[in-house]
Amino acid sequence: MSGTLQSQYLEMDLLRLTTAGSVDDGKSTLIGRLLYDSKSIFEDQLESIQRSSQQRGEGNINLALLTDGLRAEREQGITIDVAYRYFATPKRKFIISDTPGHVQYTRNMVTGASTANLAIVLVDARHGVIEQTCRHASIASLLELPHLVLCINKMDLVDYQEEVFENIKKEFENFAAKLDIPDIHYIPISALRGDNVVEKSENMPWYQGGTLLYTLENVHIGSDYNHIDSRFPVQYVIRPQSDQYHDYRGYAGRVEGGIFRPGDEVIALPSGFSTRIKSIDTMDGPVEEAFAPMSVTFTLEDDIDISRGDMIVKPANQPQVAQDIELMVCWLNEAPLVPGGKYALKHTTKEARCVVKEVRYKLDITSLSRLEDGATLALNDIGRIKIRTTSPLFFDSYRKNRGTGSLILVNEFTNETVGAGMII
Ligand SMILES: Nc1nc2c(ncn2[C@@H]2O[C@H](COP(=O)(O)OP(=O)(O)OP(=O)(O)O)[C@@H](O)[C@H]2O)c(=O)[nH]1
Repeated sequence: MSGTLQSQYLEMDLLRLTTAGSVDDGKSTLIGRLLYDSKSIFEDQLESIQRSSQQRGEGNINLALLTDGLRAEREQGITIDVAYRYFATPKRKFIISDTPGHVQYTRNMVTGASTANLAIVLVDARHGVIEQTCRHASIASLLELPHLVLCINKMDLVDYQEEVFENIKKEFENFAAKLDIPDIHYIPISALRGDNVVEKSENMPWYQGGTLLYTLENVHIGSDYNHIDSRFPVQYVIRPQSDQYHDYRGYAGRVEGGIFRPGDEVIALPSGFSTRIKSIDTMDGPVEEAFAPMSVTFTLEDDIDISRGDMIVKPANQPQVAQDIELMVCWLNEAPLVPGGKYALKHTTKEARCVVKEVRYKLDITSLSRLEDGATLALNDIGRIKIRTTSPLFFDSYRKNRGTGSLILVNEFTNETVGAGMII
């Protein structure tokens, strides 16, 4: 395998995960434990945690300090409260998005989960499934996260009893039957003591499943991407100024679905002109195929007019094209969404403007049932709306493709992201 292909395959084996739980369920401790036991903490961080734990007179090192320290760093100047942490084991790379429990509104969870493959939802073994658990699972389902791991934490506080675990598992299974999450795992853990996080617990011999790290390393993510519907939103047109490359014209972007190969017949939207792919280039040289989520540059046989925001697709499999669009939107702003409201819109690499024609209904996020009082959407509300855009979008349903099926609404004056939408 060439160096490039190898690095792209590695790129695919990247698991993006998000953590959710209510205050004090132990998220920070769990992430700290995961990093510590999998030896993903850097020496200098470890020393500084040891020092502060000693200063606080704590016998063990306090793993929550690791996450909390990193949180404090990023709390300067970032409006949406989500931190991204990176770690790797020999098997896989991971990016964790983490949001603090006390301010864990839907907004944060949606932001953290929108690009994730997997959600870890934590419950406290003493409290079992609570409303927050249902809320988090519903959001994971709505965002079509393919994998969910329910970690039943603080098992040490319930004497590691199998019965406690089984009851919580059953309760969650009953609730999750209404949701749309294809792959759910249940793991009894103690984040504080390290049971079943990285090391298998000796305190729970009755549990035959994998540890959390084992599960994260082994969930099958290859089919989380759409490999059927070929979509390539153009991000940049590359035309080098130097004489050596004066003929070169490339279209750079990220593959959002399907597979492209040199020689493939393609058409450019919105123009509809067709041509063939001449080459697929990367930083490390040309490749023989490109699939989601690779970032590549296409060169084409013919010189057709393509600019940023256009989309390269296959003639036999085209996205929908429309200006009237229905979506589920999670509202992220203090100022409510109202019918008639005008917003800027970002969809793949395309920018447009839109007006909200109608708020059809609001969702009860705990049960995903419809609420009728849906004239406006307030901060953290999720509802179904209709918009009309100033120019046509090329899109798929979110269900089919999380990349070409999602968009964000932006306040044109403040540039704040005010809504995250999933096209129906
Ligand atoms: N006994 C026991 N205590 C735990 C366990 N996991 C976490 N704790 C304790 O629970 C408390 C809350 O843990 P945190 O990790 O700070 O909780 P959190 O969910 O991250 O809270 P936020 O940081 O506010 O989001 C701390 O006192 C932890 O030591 C566990 O497995 N067993």
